Order: sequence, then C-alpha cells, then structure tokens
Amino acid sequence: MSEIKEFESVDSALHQLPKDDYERVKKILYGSDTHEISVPEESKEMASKYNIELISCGFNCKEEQLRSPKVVRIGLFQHKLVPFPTTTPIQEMKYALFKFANKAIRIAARAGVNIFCFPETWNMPYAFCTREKTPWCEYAENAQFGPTTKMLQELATIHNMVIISPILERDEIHNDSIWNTAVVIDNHGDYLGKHRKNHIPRTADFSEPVYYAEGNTGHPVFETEFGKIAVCFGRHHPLDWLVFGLNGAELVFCPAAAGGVASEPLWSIESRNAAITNNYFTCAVNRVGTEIFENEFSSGDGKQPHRDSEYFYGSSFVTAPNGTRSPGLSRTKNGLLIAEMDLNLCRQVKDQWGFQLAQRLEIYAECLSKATKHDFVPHVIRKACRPSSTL
Ligand SMILES: NC(=O)NCCC(=O)O
Repeated sequence: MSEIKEFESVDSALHQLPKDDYERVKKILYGSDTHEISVPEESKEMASKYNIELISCGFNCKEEQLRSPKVVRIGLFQHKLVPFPTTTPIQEMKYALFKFANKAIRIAARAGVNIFCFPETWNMPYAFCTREKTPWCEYAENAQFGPTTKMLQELATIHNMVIISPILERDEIHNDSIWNTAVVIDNHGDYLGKHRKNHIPRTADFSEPVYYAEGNTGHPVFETEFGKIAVCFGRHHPLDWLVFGLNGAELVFCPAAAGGVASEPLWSIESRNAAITNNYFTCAVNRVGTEIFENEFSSGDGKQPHRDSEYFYGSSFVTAPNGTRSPGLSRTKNGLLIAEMDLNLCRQVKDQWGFQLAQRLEIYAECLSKATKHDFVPHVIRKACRPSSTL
C-alpha cells in the first residue's frame, strides 16, 4: 500500500506566515509568551541520529517572595510502531520498542527531564480496532511486576526520572482481567502505583470495550519529588479531569491513541480547556501513524472492510494553567517534547482568576446525584398551555 502524504502540522503551517502575522496569530491562538530553554547539543545530536523530532518550550511564571520556584522538566515521547509490522512476534515487538524507548529516555535524561510519559498502550499495536483476541490479549502484563515495568524501573533509577508507562494490564489475582492502565514509577525506580482508564470509548475503530472494562482505581494523584502528578485518559470527559484537580494534581498527563478525522479537531481543545478550568498543567501525548493488520476488519460505517487503523495524528503538546500552550510535535514523526515549568504557576492562576471560588461544586453534586437516578426528570421549562376556557 502506498503511503498517503500526511499534512505535517499546524505549527509548520503557521510558520509560513510573515513574521509579524505569525507572532500575532500565535499570541491569539497559543496564549502568552513562552521562552526558550537550553537543551544540550548531545540530546539534539542523539535525537537527529535516531530520527526523533526534538522540540522544547519553557512556560513563564512570576517569582514569589515566600515560596521557592518548583521548576520541573517533563518529556512527552510520541512514536510510530513502524517499521515493526503488527504481525511481529510479541517478545520481538516489545524488545524493539524497549530499545527505541531507551534511546528516547536517554535523550530526555541528558536534557534534564524529571518526568517522562509515553502514549496509551505504548508497547504494542493499538489493535482494539480488530476486535480479535489473539494475539492482542497476550500483550497484557502485570502492572507492578511485568517486563515493561521492570525495564523502566531500571531506567528510572539510572536517570533519576519519574516514568509514566501506559500499558495493557493483566490482573492475574482478579480473574485474569485486562485493563487499560498507566503505571507510575518514581525516580528511585520504585513502583508508585497505577491508574486504570475510567472512560472506555465506544466509537468507530476504538472497540476497547471488547477487551476491558471501565477502570476502578478512582482518580489518584501521585506525590513525587517533582510535583503532584496524575494520569487522565478521559480526554473527552470534563468530570474526569475535574476530580484530578480536586485531588490536588499540579501536572496531569493524558496518554492517548487518538486518531481519525472526527477526533483530531477535539485534540487541541480538550486538554487545554482542562488546564484552564482546573488550574494545572496538562500534557497530552499521542501515538503516530497508521498501523496495518493482517486481517480485514470493518469500522461499522457502511464502508468496505480494511486492514489499516485510523491515522494517529501525534501532535503532543503541553498547556499551562493560564491556557498558554506549547507548540505541538508533528503529526507524522517520532518526537520528544521537552517542557519546563514552575509549578507555582498553578496557585498564581488560582489567585488571579478565582475559578475555584466560583466553582459551585455543591449545585453540581446535587444535580449529578439526581441525574444518575433512573427516574430523573430533566429540568425543562415549556410554555404553559392556555386553559381551554380562555380559548
Ligand atoms: N484511545 C482512545 O480512547 N481514543 C478515543 C478516540 C479518539 O479520540 O481518537
């Protein structure tokens, strides 16, 4: 199959504007100024050698009189599965992806990254479109003791880095159940915990309910040496984002396998809106490319069965609590986005905007508890019918 030439990125298109226009458009679309951060030549050289796009961005924050800055660097790694065909034996596929991940983590480590995050189910094909169980269920592994966690624990220790690893989890103790799970490893290589995806998509080629159920791990925030972090898979669900904020998250990572024309226009909005409304940083990280499967499958859209997945459009990016966003990685390439932020900005924005004062959680709690009942009556006001005697 000949590869379709994909559009590179919104950022590369913006860069073609005349300089003055570019600056104005960028300010309106992307928010206040960001600054350049230093990234060592060694990281740049390694990135170019391994064909990994490397971009970086620093978010501005005022110095405070009483609190020291809480500066942290994060790394978002987006990658394609190719050149490994989806038919590659499982061990071989994982080993190849481990090797590539190792390179990206080394580049990030040289650039001083403290927290590193992969996309959703990063160590396997996004095969849920096929609805086949074999061999995909065999990719699932124990969150705490599986080979992926073990491999990353070593890297986390070597590089003093927190690593977020979203994988397909097998819970052998509880009925061999499968989950879509993010594992959090701290910078000493210890397993800190896991979070299971709360909202499982039921659309187009995202047939995840065939494999696993909605997560049962709540909305944990992980306290790390580099800040309070959380993982939110529920990009389309503002309440999922909200609860991580209520639990005190400063940085919320959103690992995704997001693809297709219906999904892409939402991508730059959802996590950005969550950062604004919940006053934390959001870090959205997506896989890249098309994945081709051995057998044809249908998408339930009346079109012919096919073997190719939706196009995963990459475009990983970070948003600050004031709505300012970083440039995005490309739609087409492996990439590493390095962003530096001072977590003090979260409270500064709360003080400035006061959204939390105006949040009115109590009215929503009441409304939500009513809306979850089977006999809920929607509050709709209709024009009253005139009594027949007045006609
Ligand atoms: N992986 C996943 O949940 N995808 C949802 C559909 C999308 O937004 O691309």
